[in-house]
Amino acid sequence: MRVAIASDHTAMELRENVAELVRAMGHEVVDLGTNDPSRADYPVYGRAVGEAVASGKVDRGIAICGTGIGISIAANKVPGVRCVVCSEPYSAVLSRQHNDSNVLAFGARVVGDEMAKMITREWLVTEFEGGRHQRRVNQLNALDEGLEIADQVDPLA
Ligand SMILES: O=C(CO)[C@H](O)[C@H](O)[C@H](O)COP(=O)(O)O
Repeated sequence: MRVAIASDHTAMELRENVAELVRAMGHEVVDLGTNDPSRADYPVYGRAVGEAVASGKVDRGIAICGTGIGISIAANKVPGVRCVVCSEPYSAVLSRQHNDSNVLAFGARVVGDEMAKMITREWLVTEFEGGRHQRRVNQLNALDEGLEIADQVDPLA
């Protein structure tokens, strides 16, 4: 896969360590910065990762800021992006299986190097389960397009 990665100034070292892991797993990394250790604005980098994914230029994205929160909010403003902030691998795995998450975010001031790499590893190898989850992802996509969504729960599903 092609994986875009970006961070603000809080996460430059962690970003490189995560990028190294992603490469070691056999993926191509597209580094979108920042390369400036002075203050950077996370919305710029969250949007860059989101647009790279939504345009299809890359398959997945990883976005890191101090908490993971601001950069994930920015990424999620790009239609088609399903960005999740994870501080442990369980949520990362479920976000792939159930939500087909396409951007992973975490906080460099929240998780350590090894936890960040474990989260990333599990997120990259876990497949979307489809089935009933596809209907819900379709609803998320409809929300992106400003469409109405109704409760379509089938008790027999
Ligand atoms: O966590 C963040 C946004 O949710 C950012 O990465 C920053 O860490 C946070 O906004 C603090 O910024 P600062 O300029 O490093 O004080």
